[in-house]
Amino acid sequence: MRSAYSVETVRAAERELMARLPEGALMQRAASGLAAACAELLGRVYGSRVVLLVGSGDNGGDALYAGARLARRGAGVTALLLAPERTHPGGLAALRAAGGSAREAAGGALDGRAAEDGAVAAGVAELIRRADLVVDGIVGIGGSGGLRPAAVPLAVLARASDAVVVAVDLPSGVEADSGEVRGEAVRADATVTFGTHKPGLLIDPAREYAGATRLVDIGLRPHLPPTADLEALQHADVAALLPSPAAESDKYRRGVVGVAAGSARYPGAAVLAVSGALHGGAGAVRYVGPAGDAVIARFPETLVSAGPPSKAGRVQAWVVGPGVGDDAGVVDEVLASDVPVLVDADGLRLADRAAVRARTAPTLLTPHAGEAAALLGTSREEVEAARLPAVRELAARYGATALLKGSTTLVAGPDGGPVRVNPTGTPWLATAGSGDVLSGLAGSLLAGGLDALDAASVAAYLHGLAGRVAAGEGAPVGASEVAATVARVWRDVVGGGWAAPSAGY
Ligand SMILES: NC(=O)C1=CN([C@@H]2O[C@H](COP(=O)(O)OP(=O)(O)OC[C@H]3O[C@@H](n4cnc5c(N)ncnc54)[C@H](O)[C@@H]3O)[C@@H](O)[C@H]2O)[C@@H](O)CC1
Ligand SMILES: Nc1ncnc2c1ncn2[C@@H]1O[C@H](COP(=O)(O)OP(=O)(O)O)[C@@H](O)[C@H]1O
Ligand SMILES: [K+]
Repeated sequence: MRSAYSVETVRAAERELMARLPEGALMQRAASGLAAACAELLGRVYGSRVVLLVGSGDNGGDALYAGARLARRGAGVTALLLAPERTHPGGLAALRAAGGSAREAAGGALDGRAAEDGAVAAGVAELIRRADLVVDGIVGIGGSGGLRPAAVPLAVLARASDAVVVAVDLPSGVEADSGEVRGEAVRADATVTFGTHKPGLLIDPAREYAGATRLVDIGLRPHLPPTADLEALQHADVAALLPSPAAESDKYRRGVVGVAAGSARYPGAAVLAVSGALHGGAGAVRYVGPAGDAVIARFPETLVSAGPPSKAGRVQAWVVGPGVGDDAGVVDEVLASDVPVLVDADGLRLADRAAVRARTAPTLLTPHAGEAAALLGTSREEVEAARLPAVRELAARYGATALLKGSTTLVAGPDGGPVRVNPTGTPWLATAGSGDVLSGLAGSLLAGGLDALDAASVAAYLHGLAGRVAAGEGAPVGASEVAATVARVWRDVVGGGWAAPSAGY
Protein backbone atom coordinates (compact mmCIF):
# COMPACT_ATOMS: atom_id res chain seq x y z
CA MET A 1 0.00 0.00 0.00
CA ARG A 2 1.33 3.42 -0.88
CA SER A 3 0.22 6.16 1.48
CA ALA A 4 0.07 9.93 1.73
CA TYR A 5 -0.28 12.13 4.79
CA SER A 6 -1.55 15.67 5.22
CA VAL A 7 0.80 18.54 5.99
CA GLU A 8 -0.37 18.76 9.60
CA THR A 9 0.46 15.09 10.18
CA VAL A 10 3.80 15.38 8.39
CA ARG A 11 4.72 18.39 10.51
CA ALA A 12 3.91 16.55 13.73
CA ALA A 13 5.96 13.52 12.68
CA GLU A 14 8.85 15.74 11.64
CA ARG A 15 8.84 17.48 15.00
CA GLU A 16 9.04 14.14 16.78
CA LEU A 17 11.84 12.92 14.57
CA MET A 18 13.78 16.18 14.69
CA ALA A 19 13.76 16.13 18.46
CA ARG A 20 15.83 12.92 18.31
CA LEU A 21 18.35 14.09 15.75
CA PRO A 22 21.19 16.60 15.74
CA GLU A 23 20.23 20.01 14.40
CA GLY A 24 20.01 20.07 10.62
CA ALA A 25 20.32 16.29 10.19
CA LEU A 26 16.91 15.92 8.62
CA MET A 27 17.58 18.57 6.03
CA GLN A 28 20.86 16.86 5.15
CA ARG A 29 19.01 13.59 4.58
CA ALA A 30 16.54 15.40 2.33
CA ALA A 31 19.28 17.26 0.44
CA SER A 32 21.32 14.13 -0.07
CA GLY A 33 18.35 12.27 -1.60
CA LEU A 34 17.50 15.29 -3.70
CA ALA A 35 21.05 15.68 -5.01
CA ALA A 36 21.24 11.98 -5.88
CA ALA A 37 18.00 12.20 -7.86
CA CYS A 38 19.21 15.34 -9.65
CA ALA A 39 22.52 13.69 -10.53
CA GLU A 40 20.69 10.72 -11.95
CA LEU A 41 18.47 12.93 -14.07
CA LEU A 42 21.43 14.99 -15.29
CA GLY A 43 23.43 11.93 -16.26
CA ARG A 44 26.69 13.90 -16.18
CA VAL A 45 26.99 16.34 -13.29
CA TYR A 46 30.43 17.75 -14.12
CA GLY A 47 30.07 20.80 -16.34
CA SER A 48 26.28 20.89 -16.16
CA ARG A 49 24.37 24.13 -15.61
CA VAL A 50 22.09 24.06 -12.59
CA VAL A 51 19.73 26.81 -11.49
CA LEU A 52 18.12 26.75 -8.05
CA LEU A 53 14.87 28.65 -7.47
CA VAL A 54 15.07 29.45 -3.78
CA GLY A 55 12.23 30.67 -1.57
CA SER A 56 12.42 31.86 2.00
CA GLY A 57 11.81 28.60 3.83
CA ASP A 58 13.31 25.19 4.41
CA ASN A 59 12.24 24.08 0.95
CA GLY A 60 14.77 26.59 -0.35
CA GLY A 61 17.26 25.24 2.21
CA ASP A 62 16.92 21.75 0.75
CA ALA A 63 17.57 23.14 -2.73
CA LEU A 64 20.66 25.06 -1.58
CA TYR A 65 22.26 22.10 0.21
CA ALA A 66 21.52 19.84 -2.76
CA GLY A 67 22.98 22.53 -5.04
CA ALA A 68 26.13 22.57 -2.89
CA ARG A 69 26.51 18.81 -3.37
CA LEU A 70 26.15 19.19 -7.13
CA ALA A 71 28.61 22.09 -7.19
CA ARG A 72 31.16 19.91 -5.38
CA ARG A 73 30.79 17.42 -8.20
CA GLY A 74 31.62 20.06 -10.79
CA ALA A 75 28.24 21.50 -11.75
CA GLY A 76 27.94 25.25 -12.31
CA VAL A 77 25.25 26.16 -9.77
CA THR A 78 23.45 29.48 -9.50
CA ALA A 79 20.81 30.15 -6.88
CA LEU A 80 18.09 32.66 -7.69
CA LEU A 81 16.88 34.06 -4.40
CA LEU A 82 13.27 35.18 -4.07
CA ALA A 83 13.79 36.66 -0.62
CA PRO A 84 17.51 37.39 -0.28
CA GLU A 85 17.22 38.65 3.28
CA ARG A 86 15.32 35.54 4.44
CA THR A 87 17.21 32.82 2.58
CA HIS A 88 18.23 29.75 4.59
CA PRO A 89 21.62 30.97 5.89
CA GLY A 90 23.30 27.59 6.30
CA GLY A 91 22.22 26.44 2.85
CA LEU A 92 23.46 29.64 1.22
CA ALA A 93 26.81 29.43 2.99
CA ALA A 94 27.19 25.79 1.95
CA LEU A 95 26.46 26.62 -1.68
CA ARG A 96 28.98 29.45 -1.70
CA ALA A 97 31.60 27.33 0.04
CA ALA A 98 31.16 24.70 -2.66
CA GLY A 99 31.78 27.25 -5.41
CA GLY A 100 28.16 28.04 -6.31
CA SER A 101 26.83 31.57 -6.62
CA ALA A 102 23.64 33.33 -5.63
CA ARG A 103 21.79 36.35 -6.92
CA GLU A 104 18.48 38.01 -6.51
CA ALA A 105 15.69 36.65 -8.69
CA ALA A 106 13.35 39.60 -8.76
CA GLY A 107 13.82 42.79 -10.70
CA GLY A 108 14.41 46.10 -8.95
CA ALA A 109 17.12 44.92 -6.55
CA LEU A 110 15.92 45.34 -2.98
CA ASP A 111 12.73 47.12 -3.89
CA GLY A 112 9.97 44.92 -2.52
CA ARG A 113 7.30 46.53 -4.66
CA ALA A 114 9.14 45.67 -7.84
CA ALA A 115 9.34 42.05 -6.68
CA GLU A 116 5.57 41.97 -6.22
CA ASP A 117 5.21 43.16 -9.79
CA GLY A 118 6.67 39.88 -10.89
CA ALA A 119 9.62 41.23 -12.87
CA VAL A 120 12.82 39.22 -13.02
CA ALA A 121 16.30 40.67 -12.70
CA ALA A 122 18.43 41.11 -15.80
CA GLY A 123 19.98 37.86 -16.98
CA VAL A 124 17.65 35.61 -15.00
CA ALA A 125 15.55 34.60 -17.99
CA GLU A 126 18.69 33.71 -19.96
CA LEU A 127 20.08 31.71 -17.04
CA ILE A 128 16.94 29.59 -16.79
CA ARG A 129 16.68 29.19 -20.53
CA ARG A 130 20.21 27.82 -20.78
CA ALA A 131 20.05 25.57 -17.73
CA ASP A 132 20.31 21.79 -17.90
CA LEU A 133 18.50 21.43 -14.58
CA VAL A 134 16.18 23.74 -12.66
CA VAL A 135 15.55 22.86 -9.02
CA ASP A 136 12.30 24.25 -7.67
CA GLY A 137 12.81 25.14 -4.01
CA ILE A 138 10.39 28.07 -4.01
CA VAL A 139 7.96 26.64 -1.52
CA GLY A 140 7.07 23.21 -0.10
CA ILE A 141 4.58 22.16 2.52
CA GLY A 142 4.72 25.67 4.01
CA GLY A 143 2.95 27.16 1.00
CA SER A 144 -0.70 27.81 0.43
CA GLY A 145 -2.92 29.90 -1.76
CA GLY A 146 -1.00 29.51 -5.01
CA LEU A 147 2.31 31.05 -6.01
CA ARG A 148 3.00 34.60 -4.87
CA PRO A 149 3.32 37.07 -7.79
CA ALA A 150 7.11 37.39 -7.47
CA ALA A 151 7.52 33.64 -8.04
CA VAL A 152 5.19 33.40 -11.02
CA PRO A 153 7.67 34.48 -13.72
CA LEU A 154 10.19 31.89 -12.47
CA ALA A 155 7.59 29.12 -12.86
CA VAL A 156 6.77 30.38 -16.34
CA LEU A 157 10.44 30.58 -17.38
CA ALA A 158 11.15 27.10 -16.01
CA ARG A 159 8.28 25.70 -18.02
CA ALA A 160 9.51 27.35 -21.21
CA SER A 161 13.10 26.15 -20.72
CA ASP A 162 14.41 22.84 -22.07
CA ALA A 163 15.92 22.13 -18.66
CA VAL A 164 14.81 19.17 -16.59
CA VAL A 165 12.70 20.66 -13.81
CA VAL A 166 12.89 18.92 -10.43
CA ALA A 167 10.49 20.03 -7.70
CA VAL A 168 11.64 19.81 -4.10
CA ASP A 169 9.02 18.02 -1.98
CA LEU A 170 6.13 19.44 -4.05
CA PRO A 171 5.81 21.50 -7.23
CA SER A 172 5.60 25.03 -5.87
CA GLY A 173 2.13 26.52 -6.08
CA VAL A 174 0.05 23.34 -5.72
CA GLU A 175 -2.00 22.64 -2.62
CA ALA A 176 -0.30 19.82 -0.73
CA ASP A 177 -3.41 18.55 1.04
CA SER A 178 -5.99 18.61 -1.73
CA GLY A 179 -4.26 18.58 -5.11
CA GLU A 180 -5.84 21.89 -6.08
CA VAL A 181 -3.89 24.30 -8.27
CA ARG A 182 -4.79 27.94 -7.92
CA GLY A 183 -3.25 29.96 -10.71
CA GLU A 184 0.32 29.42 -11.87
CA ALA A 185 2.41 26.58 -10.44
CA VAL A 186 5.72 24.97 -11.32
CA ARG A 187 5.43 22.16 -13.82
CA ALA A 188 8.04 19.59 -12.90
CA ASP A 189 9.42 16.64 -14.81
CA ALA A 190 10.08 14.97 -11.48
CA THR A 191 9.31 15.64 -7.84
CA VAL A 192 11.54 14.43 -5.03
CA THR A 193 9.40 14.23 -1.92
CA PHE A 194 10.53 13.55 1.63
CA GLY A 195 9.33 11.08 4.25
CA THR A 196 5.93 10.34 2.72
CA HIS A 197 3.82 11.31 -0.26
CA LYS A 198 1.57 14.31 0.23
CA PRO A 199 -2.03 13.93 -1.04
CA GLY A 200 -1.54 16.56 -3.75
CA LEU A 201 1.18 14.46 -5.39
CA LEU A 202 -1.33 11.71 -6.12
CA ILE A 203 -4.42 13.69 -7.13
CA ASP A 204 -5.13 15.71 -10.24
CA PRO A 205 -4.75 18.48 -11.16
CA ALA A 206 -1.62 18.77 -8.95
CA ARG A 207 -0.42 15.26 -9.82
CA GLU A 208 0.10 16.35 -13.38
CA TYR A 209 2.39 19.16 -12.22
CA ALA A 210 4.55 16.76 -10.22
CA GLY A 211 5.77 14.56 -13.07
CA ALA A 212 7.38 11.33 -11.89
CA THR A 213 7.43 11.24 -8.11
CA ARG A 214 10.31 9.82 -6.09
CA LEU A 215 10.12 9.29 -2.35
CA VAL A 216 13.25 9.85 -0.25
CA ASP A 217 13.32 8.01 3.07
CA ILE A 218 14.30 10.45 5.83
CA GLY A 219 13.28 8.13 8.68
CA LEU A 220 9.81 9.60 9.12
CA ARG A 221 7.80 6.39 8.77
CA PRO A 222 7.89 5.26 12.43
CA HIS A 223 6.57 8.67 13.49
CA LEU A 224 3.58 8.68 11.16
CA PRO A 225 0.24 7.34 12.41
CA PRO A 226 -0.85 3.90 11.14
CA THR A 227 -3.84 5.37 9.30
CA ALA A 228 -2.97 7.48 6.28
CA ASP A 229 -5.07 10.27 4.80
CA LEU A 230 -4.80 8.76 1.36
CA GLU A 231 -3.75 5.32 0.20
CA ALA A 232 -3.13 3.66 -3.13
CA LEU A 233 -3.42 -0.09 -3.57
CA GLN A 234 -0.48 -1.85 -5.19
CA HIS A 235 -0.44 -5.17 -7.03
CA ALA A 236 0.11 -7.23 -3.88
CA ASP A 237 -2.78 -5.53 -2.04
CA VAL A 238 -5.13 -6.21 -4.93
CA ALA A 239 -3.97 -9.81 -5.25
CA ALA A 240 -4.73 -10.37 -1.57
CA LEU A 241 -8.24 -8.94 -1.94
CA LEU A 242 -9.33 -10.70 -5.13
CA PRO A 243 -11.78 -13.55 -4.49
CA SER A 244 -10.79 -17.00 -5.63
CA PRO A 245 -13.01 -20.07 -5.57
CA ALA A 246 -12.19 -22.83 -3.08
CA ALA A 247 -12.71 -26.57 -3.64
CA GLU A 248 -16.14 -26.53 -2.03
CA SER A 249 -17.33 -23.40 -3.86
CA ASP A 250 -20.42 -23.41 -6.00
CA LYS A 251 -21.88 -20.62 -8.07
CA TYR A 252 -24.09 -19.38 -5.23
CA ARG A 253 -21.34 -19.42 -2.64
CA ARG A 254 -19.15 -17.37 -4.98
CA GLY A 255 -21.88 -14.71 -4.94
CA VAL A 256 -24.58 -13.74 -7.39
CA VAL A 257 -24.68 -10.19 -8.68
CA GLY A 258 -27.86 -8.62 -9.98
CA VAL A 259 -27.62 -6.08 -12.78
CA ALA A 260 -30.61 -3.77 -13.29
CA ALA A 261 -29.54 -1.73 -16.29
CA GLY A 262 -30.36 -0.78 -19.86
CA SER A 263 -33.53 0.24 -21.59
CA ALA A 264 -35.06 -0.10 -25.02
CA ARG A 265 -33.13 3.04 -25.92
CA TYR A 266 -29.83 2.00 -24.29
CA PRO A 267 -29.51 -1.80 -24.45
CA GLY A 268 -25.74 -1.46 -24.80
CA ALA A 269 -25.35 -0.19 -21.24
CA ALA A 270 -26.90 -3.45 -20.00
CA VAL A 271 -24.56 -5.54 -22.14
CA LEU A 272 -21.50 -3.63 -20.95
CA ALA A 273 -22.46 -3.70 -17.26
CA VAL A 274 -23.03 -7.46 -17.56
CA SER A 275 -19.67 -7.86 -19.33
CA GLY A 276 -17.96 -6.16 -16.38
CA ALA A 277 -19.94 -8.27 -13.89
CA LEU A 278 -18.98 -11.53 -15.64
CA HIS A 279 -15.31 -10.66 -15.14
CA GLY A 280 -15.54 -9.68 -11.47
CA GLY A 281 -15.51 -13.11 -9.86
CA ALA A 282 -19.17 -13.56 -8.94
CA GLY A 283 -20.51 -17.09 -9.50
CA ALA A 284 -23.47 -15.89 -11.52
CA VAL A 285 -24.84 -12.70 -13.04
CA ARG A 286 -28.57 -12.05 -13.02
CA TYR A 287 -29.88 -9.47 -15.42
CA VAL A 288 -33.23 -7.73 -15.02
CA GLY A 289 -34.56 -5.16 -17.45
CA PRO A 290 -35.77 -4.62 -20.99
CA ALA A 291 -32.49 -5.50 -22.71
CA GLY A 292 -32.53 -9.25 -21.92
CA ASP A 293 -32.39 -10.31 -25.56
CA ALA A 294 -29.33 -8.20 -26.29
CA VAL A 295 -27.63 -9.46 -23.11
CA ILE A 296 -28.35 -13.14 -23.85
CA ALA A 297 -27.25 -12.79 -27.45
CA ARG A 298 -23.84 -11.56 -26.32
CA PHE A 299 -23.47 -13.43 -23.02
CA PRO A 300 -25.55 -16.62 -22.91
CA GLU A 301 -24.22 -17.40 -19.42
CA THR A 302 -26.34 -14.56 -17.95
CA LEU A 303 -29.46 -15.46 -15.94
CA VAL A 304 -32.02 -13.17 -17.50
CA SER A 305 -35.38 -12.36 -15.98
CA ALA A 306 -38.05 -10.08 -17.38
CA GLY A 307 -39.79 -9.24 -14.10
CA PRO A 308 -38.88 -6.60 -11.51
CA PRO A 309 -35.70 -6.86 -9.37
CA SER A 310 -37.66 -8.09 -6.33
CA LYS A 311 -38.78 -11.18 -8.31
CA ALA A 312 -35.40 -11.96 -9.83
CA GLY A 313 -34.21 -14.36 -7.13
CA ARG A 314 -31.63 -13.91 -4.43
CA VAL A 315 -28.51 -11.87 -5.16
CA GLN A 316 -25.66 -10.83 -2.86
CA ALA A 317 -25.32 -7.39 -4.46
CA TRP A 318 -27.06 -5.18 -7.00
CA VAL A 319 -25.83 -2.84 -9.68
CA VAL A 320 -28.49 -0.36 -10.73
CA GLY A 321 -28.57 2.53 -13.11
CA PRO A 322 -26.48 2.27 -16.29
CA GLY A 323 -28.75 3.15 -19.21
CA VAL A 324 -32.02 2.77 -17.29
CA GLY A 325 -33.25 6.02 -18.79
CA ASP A 326 -36.14 7.32 -16.70
CA ASP A 327 -37.15 4.14 -14.91
CA ALA A 328 -37.12 5.46 -11.35
CA GLY A 329 -39.18 2.46 -10.18
CA VAL A 330 -36.34 0.01 -10.72
CA VAL A 331 -33.93 2.23 -8.79
CA ASP A 332 -36.39 2.55 -5.87
CA GLU A 333 -36.89 -1.18 -5.74
CA VAL A 334 -33.21 -2.01 -5.73
CA LEU A 335 -32.50 0.62 -3.08
CA ALA A 336 -35.16 -1.03 -0.90
CA SER A 337 -33.24 -4.34 -0.91
CA ASP A 338 -31.15 -5.44 2.05
CA VAL A 339 -27.97 -6.29 0.13
CA PRO A 340 -25.10 -4.01 -0.98
CA VAL A 341 -26.16 -1.79 -3.87
CA LEU A 342 -24.03 0.05 -6.41
CA VAL A 343 -25.76 3.04 -7.99
CA ASP A 344 -24.34 4.43 -11.23
CA ALA A 345 -25.20 6.71 -14.16
CA ASP A 346 -28.98 7.32 -14.59
CA GLY A 347 -29.49 5.68 -11.21
CA LEU A 348 -27.63 8.55 -9.55
CA ARG A 349 -30.05 11.05 -11.05
CA LEU A 350 -33.16 9.00 -10.28
CA ALA A 351 -32.33 7.76 -6.78
CA ASP A 352 -34.41 9.11 -3.94
CA ARG A 353 -31.74 10.75 -1.82
CA ALA A 354 -33.48 10.12 1.46
CA ALA A 355 -33.79 6.44 0.52
CA VAL A 356 -30.05 6.28 -0.14
CA ARG A 357 -29.29 7.82 3.25
CA ALA A 358 -31.76 5.54 5.01
CA ARG A 359 -30.22 2.28 3.75
CA THR A 360 -28.65 0.01 6.31
CA ALA A 361 -26.84 -2.30 3.87
CA PRO A 362 -23.80 -0.74 2.15
CA THR A 363 -24.34 1.63 -0.78
CA LEU A 364 -21.70 2.46 -3.37
CA LEU A 365 -22.19 5.53 -5.57
CA THR A 366 -20.02 5.77 -8.70
CA PRO A 367 -20.42 9.22 -10.26
CA HIS A 368 -18.21 11.01 -12.74
CA ALA A 369 -17.53 14.67 -11.98
CA GLY A 370 -20.75 15.90 -13.60
CA GLU A 371 -22.91 13.43 -11.69
CA ALA A 372 -21.03 14.20 -8.48
CA ALA A 373 -21.67 17.91 -9.02
CA ALA A 374 -25.40 17.26 -9.33
CA LEU A 375 -25.35 15.20 -6.14
CA LEU A 376 -23.49 17.94 -4.29
CA GLY A 377 -25.33 20.90 -5.77
CA THR A 378 -22.15 22.39 -7.22
CA SER A 379 -20.48 22.59 -10.64
CA ARG A 380 -18.44 20.01 -12.51
CA GLU A 381 -15.52 22.47 -12.58
CA GLU A 382 -15.55 22.75 -8.80
CA VAL A 383 -15.54 18.99 -8.38
CA GLU A 384 -12.68 18.58 -10.85
CA ALA A 385 -10.66 21.32 -9.18
CA ALA A 386 -11.06 19.83 -5.69
CA ARG A 387 -11.65 16.10 -6.11
CA LEU A 388 -10.60 15.03 -2.62
CA PRO A 389 -12.97 17.28 -0.67
CA ALA A 390 -15.72 16.42 -3.17
CA VAL A 391 -15.45 12.65 -2.74
CA ARG A 392 -15.29 12.97 1.06
CA GLU A 393 -18.33 15.22 1.06
CA LEU A 394 -20.29 12.84 -1.18
CA ALA A 395 -19.60 9.89 1.08
CA ALA A 396 -20.44 11.80 4.24
CA ARG A 397 -23.57 13.42 2.87
CA TYR A 398 -25.09 10.21 1.51
CA GLY A 399 -23.82 7.81 4.15
CA ALA A 400 -22.37 5.79 1.28
CA THR A 401 -19.06 4.76 -0.19
CA ALA A 402 -18.35 7.11 -3.09
CA LEU A 403 -16.16 6.39 -6.11
CA LEU A 404 -15.45 9.55 -8.06
CA LYS A 405 -14.39 8.72 -11.62
CA GLY A 406 -12.16 10.73 -13.90
CA SER A 407 -8.50 11.57 -14.38
CA THR A 408 -7.81 10.50 -10.79
CA THR A 409 -10.33 8.02 -9.45
CA LEU A 410 -10.91 8.39 -5.70
CA VAL A 411 -12.91 6.22 -3.31
CA ALA A 412 -14.10 7.43 0.09
CA GLY A 413 -15.99 5.51 2.76
CA PRO A 414 -18.92 6.97 4.71
CA ASP A 415 -17.15 6.97 8.07
CA GLY A 416 -14.00 8.89 7.18
CA GLY A 417 -10.78 6.89 7.15
CA PRO A 418 -8.23 6.88 4.34
CA VAL A 419 -9.43 7.80 0.88
CA ARG A 420 -8.21 5.40 -1.79
CA VAL A 421 -6.60 6.87 -4.88
CA ASN A 422 -6.39 4.65 -7.92
CA PRO A 423 -2.86 4.42 -9.32
CA THR A 424 -3.78 2.73 -12.60
CA GLY A 425 -5.83 4.02 -15.52
CA THR A 426 -5.32 5.96 -18.70
CA PRO A 427 -7.19 8.80 -20.38
CA TRP A 428 -8.07 6.26 -23.10
CA LEU A 429 -10.69 5.03 -20.63
CA ALA A 430 -12.65 8.20 -21.31
CA THR A 431 -14.76 6.32 -23.83
CA ALA A 432 -18.50 5.75 -23.89
CA GLY A 433 -19.57 2.75 -21.85
CA SER A 434 -16.35 2.18 -19.93
CA GLY A 435 -18.11 3.37 -16.77
CA ASP A 436 -20.75 0.67 -17.30
CA VAL A 437 -18.01 -1.95 -17.36
CA LEU A 438 -16.59 -0.54 -14.13
CA SER A 439 -19.93 -0.66 -12.34
CA GLY A 440 -20.50 -4.30 -13.35
CA LEU A 441 -17.02 -5.22 -12.22
CA ALA A 442 -17.36 -3.48 -8.85
CA GLY A 443 -20.83 -4.97 -8.30
CA SER A 444 -19.46 -8.44 -8.94
CA LEU A 445 -16.71 -7.92 -6.37
CA LEU A 446 -19.32 -6.69 -3.88
CA ALA A 447 -21.30 -9.89 -4.47
CA GLY A 448 -18.09 -11.84 -3.95
CA GLY A 449 -17.88 -10.48 -0.42
CA LEU A 450 -15.52 -7.49 -0.65
CA ASP A 451 -16.61 -4.49 1.37
CA ALA A 452 -17.63 -1.42 -0.59
CA LEU A 453 -14.30 0.43 -0.25
CA ASP A 454 -12.32 -2.63 -1.37
CA ALA A 455 -14.75 -3.59 -4.14
CA ALA A 456 -14.66 -0.08 -5.57
CA SER A 457 -10.91 0.40 -5.35
CA VAL A 458 -10.07 -3.09 -6.64
CA ALA A 459 -12.50 -2.61 -9.55
CA ALA A 460 -10.96 0.75 -10.41
CA TYR A 461 -7.48 -0.81 -10.24
CA LEU A 462 -8.33 -3.71 -12.60
CA HIS A 463 -10.36 -1.47 -14.90
CA GLY A 464 -7.48 1.01 -15.12
CA LEU A 465 -4.96 -1.72 -15.86
CA ALA A 466 -7.26 -3.30 -18.42
CA GLY A 467 -7.63 0.09 -20.10
CA ARG A 468 -3.87 0.48 -20.27
CA VAL A 469 -3.22 -2.99 -21.59
CA ALA A 470 -6.04 -2.74 -24.13
CA ALA A 471 -4.78 0.67 -25.30
CA GLY A 472 -1.27 -0.77 -25.64
CA GLU A 473 1.23 1.83 -26.82
CA GLY A 474 -1.61 4.30 -27.17
CA ALA A 475 -4.49 3.42 -29.44
CA PRO A 476 -8.20 4.05 -28.94
CA VAL A 477 -10.09 1.25 -27.22
CA GLY A 478 -13.79 0.53 -26.86
CA ALA A 479 -15.43 -0.36 -23.57
CA SER A 480 -15.99 -3.96 -24.73
CA GLU A 481 -12.25 -4.44 -25.18
CA VAL A 482 -11.63 -3.08 -21.70
CA ALA A 483 -14.01 -5.67 -20.24
CA ALA A 484 -12.44 -8.43 -22.31
CA THR A 485 -8.98 -7.51 -21.00
CA VAL A 486 -9.93 -7.73 -17.31
CA ALA A 487 -9.23 -11.49 -17.17
CA ARG A 488 -5.71 -10.97 -18.43
CA VAL A 489 -4.84 -8.27 -15.91
CA TRP A 490 -6.47 -10.29 -13.12
CA ARG A 491 -4.12 -13.16 -14.00
CA ASP A 492 -1.17 -10.82 -14.07
CA VAL A 493 -2.07 -9.32 -10.69
CA VAL A 494 -2.47 -12.65 -8.91
CA GLY A 495 0.57 -14.05 -10.71
CA GLY A 496 2.57 -11.04 -9.54
CA GLY A 497 4.56 -11.11 -12.74
CA TRP A 498 3.06 -8.21 -14.55
CA ALA A 499 5.68 -6.28 -16.46
CA ALA A 500 3.89 -3.32 -17.92
CA PRO A 501 4.60 0.40 -17.77
CA SER A 502 4.78 1.55 -14.15
CA ALA A 503 1.72 2.95 -12.48
CA GLY A 504 3.22 6.40 -12.85
CA TYR A 505 4.29 6.96 -9.31
N1 LIG B 1 10.40 20.33 8.60
C1 LIG B 1 11.31 19.39 8.39
O1 LIG B 1 11.71 18.67 9.26
C2 LIG B 1 11.88 19.19 7.06
C3 LIG B 1 11.48 20.03 6.06
N2 LIG B 1 11.99 19.92 4.87
C4 LIG B 1 11.64 20.89 3.84
O2 LIG B 1 11.04 22.01 4.40
C5 LIG B 1 9.87 22.33 3.69
C6 LIG B 1 8.94 23.10 4.56
O3 LIG B 1 9.67 24.25 4.98
P1 LIG B 1 9.00 25.54 5.59
O4 LIG B 1 8.14 25.17 6.70
O5 LIG B 1 10.11 26.46 5.88
O6 LIG B 1 8.07 26.06 4.46
P2 LIG B 1 8.35 26.32 2.90
O7 LIG B 1 9.79 26.38 2.58
O8 LIG B 1 7.52 25.37 2.18
O9 LIG B 1 7.70 27.75 2.69
C7 LIG B 1 7.82 28.74 3.64
C8 LIG B 1 7.97 30.11 3.05
O10 LIG B 1 7.49 30.25 1.75
C9 LIG B 1 6.76 31.45 1.61
N3 LIG B 1 5.51 31.14 0.93
C10 LIG B 1 4.39 30.62 1.48
N4 LIG B 1 3.44 30.44 0.55
C11 LIG B 1 4.00 30.85 -0.61
C12 LIG B 1 3.51 30.91 -1.92
N5 LIG B 1 2.28 30.51 -2.19
N6 LIG B 1 4.33 31.37 -2.90
C13 LIG B 1 5.61 31.76 -2.61
N7 LIG B 1 6.10 31.73 -1.37
C14 LIG B 1 5.32 31.29 -0.38
C15 LIG B 1 6.51 31.98 2.97
O11 LIG B 1 7.02 33.27 3.04
C16 LIG B 1 7.17 31.06 3.91
O12 LIG B 1 8.10 31.69 4.74
C17 LIG B 1 9.37 21.01 3.19
O13 LIG B 1 8.50 21.14 2.10
C18 LIG B 1 10.67 20.34 2.83
O14 LIG B 1 11.09 20.75 1.55
C19 LIG B 1 13.04 18.98 4.57
O15 LIG B 1 14.24 19.65 4.74
C20 LIG B 1 12.99 17.77 5.44
C21 LIG B 1 12.87 18.13 6.86
N1 LIG C 1 -8.99 11.64 -18.16
C1 LIG C 1 -9.17 10.39 -17.69
N2 LIG C 1 -8.12 9.67 -17.27
C2 LIG C 1 -8.29 8.41 -16.80
N3 LIG C 1 -9.50 7.80 -16.71
C3 LIG C 1 -10.57 8.47 -17.11
C4 LIG C 1 -10.48 9.80 -17.62
N4 LIG C 1 -11.72 10.22 -17.93
C5 LIG C 1 -12.56 9.19 -17.64
N5 LIG C 1 -11.87 8.14 -17.15
C6 LIG C 1 -12.42 6.85 -16.71
O1 LIG C 1 -13.26 6.34 -17.74
C7 LIG C 1 -14.47 5.79 -17.20
C8 LIG C 1 -15.64 6.57 -17.79
O2 LIG C 1 -16.81 6.37 -17.08
P1 LIG C 1 -18.10 7.27 -17.31
O3 LIG C 1 -17.76 8.70 -17.24
O4 LIG C 1 -19.15 6.74 -16.43
O5 LIG C 1 -18.46 6.96 -18.83
P2 LIG C 1 -19.71 6.18 -19.45
O6 LIG C 1 -20.91 6.69 -18.76
O7 LIG C 1 -19.70 6.50 -20.90
O8 LIG C 1 -19.47 4.73 -19.21
C9 LIG C 1 -14.31 5.88 -15.69
O9 LIG C 1 -13.74 4.69 -15.20
C10 LIG C 1 -13.33 7.03 -15.51
O10 LIG C 1 -12.59 6.98 -14.32
K1 LIG D 1 9.02 23.10 -4.26
